[in-house]
Amino acid sequence: MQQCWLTELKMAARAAAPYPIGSPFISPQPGLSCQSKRVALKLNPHNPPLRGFSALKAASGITREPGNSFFGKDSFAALMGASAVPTTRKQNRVSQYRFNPRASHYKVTILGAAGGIGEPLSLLIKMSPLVSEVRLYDIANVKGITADLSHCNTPAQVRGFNGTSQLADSLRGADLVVVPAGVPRKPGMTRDDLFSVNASIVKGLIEAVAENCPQAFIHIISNPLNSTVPIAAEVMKQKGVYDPKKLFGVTTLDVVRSNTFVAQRKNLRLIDVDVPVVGGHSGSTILPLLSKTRPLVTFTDKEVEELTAKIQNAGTEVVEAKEGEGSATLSMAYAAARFVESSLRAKDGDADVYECAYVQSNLTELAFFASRVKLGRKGVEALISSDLQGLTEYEAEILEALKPQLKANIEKGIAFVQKQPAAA
Ligand SMILES: NC(=O)C1=CN([C@@H]2O[C@H](COP(=O)(O)OP(=O)(O)OC[C@H]3O[C@@H](n4cnc5c(N)ncnc54)[C@H](O)[C@@H]3O)[C@@H](O)[C@H]2O)C=CC1
Ligand SMILES: O=C([O-])CC(=O)C(=O)O
Repeated sequence: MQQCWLTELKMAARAAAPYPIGSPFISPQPGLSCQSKRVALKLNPHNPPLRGFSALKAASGITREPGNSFFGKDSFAALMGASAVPTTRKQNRVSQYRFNPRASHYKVTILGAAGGIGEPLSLLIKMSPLVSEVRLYDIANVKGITADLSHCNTPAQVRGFNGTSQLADSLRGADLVVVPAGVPRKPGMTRDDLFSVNASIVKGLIEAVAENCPQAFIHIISNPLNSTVPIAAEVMKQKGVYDPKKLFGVTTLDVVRSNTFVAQRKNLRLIDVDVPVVGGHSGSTILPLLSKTRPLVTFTDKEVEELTAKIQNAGTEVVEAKEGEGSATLSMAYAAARFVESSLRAKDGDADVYECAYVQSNLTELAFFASRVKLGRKGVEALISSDLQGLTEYEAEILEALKPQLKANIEKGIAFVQKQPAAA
């Protein structure tokens, strides 16, 4: 079975709960940032046998036990992206992947770490046993967040980097860079309205990525995503280091929302629901393929229209509810953490990782398109084309209708970079 850090966290919570940290039963050993939980476990007959817990103690051979997940079985599977695999295959499949905590050495840099998304995302990434170092970069002060986060006794080291003079240091040697830097929407704005500010921010940051860690996976969150990903691609091309397999626009939140809304509407278990979402990431360019929902569910035409509109407008719903205080942050951090975890698992050798993402694509005539992708050690291994076959009339119509807007968004991003001289 696959492994999951959430399981270990739940186990840690259970194991540590009866005894305060630092009690004689779980006193730290020199050189370990954690405690011997075997002792605590022996004292608690309700705990399952633990072969290791990476968040408290480096160990090997952890077995994933979804039922014991920190967040509960369903949340655990959702965060793992387990539902991204068709249910029939999933049920019959035993993954060969064995997570080895001793081999967890990935360095993850978050650009925009002090923001509404960056801060909770930093916490979630700090919780991953696949991560050895989480680097927090922002132009705003990150010292406090760095100190705060560094007190969590999970293995990843925390390092803070402030201001442009420290940007290169935050990136050197990074395996994965997440970019949630930039301004969020206020009520009445479209995502495209953010272009004037965020295009330059993303361009500048990706120039630094190209110079310091061109081999890293890049996860762009900053809006307007339809344009910021082409911007990033163009910058990498100008620098001669573009690898389309490693550049991702994070659309996981669209999948997370679709799964949640469909499960609620059809009274299904969240763990079972997987809705591929294709297209782009703004209003009508977001196309949830409800006909491809797993497990097989039948929707009335009215349900399809209502659910599609709800998914397309979910970001705006949050923006309006926050009344000028920004856009989705917690659900976005959750979704981004899932995508980071999936990417690192794929990097680590799990050969069975699928996620939706906005990537360079040849599935349609558009240069960038969100679809399900198979992730591997080197990034995108395959684009899953089957989701686009056998669409309903309604989905096919939306797909055709979204193309001109998405094309314009892509071209706007490319033109933005091309019209400016390449940075030295
Ligand atoms: N892809 C998606 O599904 C979603 C994307 N977003 C987008 O994510 C972005 C960030 O949203 P929030 O975290 O809520 O905004 P925020 O304003 O709370 O945080 C943004 C952070 O970026 C930092 N920043 C600005 N310029 C920077 C630079 N040049 N280098 C480093 N850091 C810089 C700011 O100091 C701030 O800490 C927005 O563009 C938003 O639209 C938000 C939700 C979902
Ligand atoms: O709506 C926004 O501005 C933020 C976003 O992309 C989302 O929540 O999907």
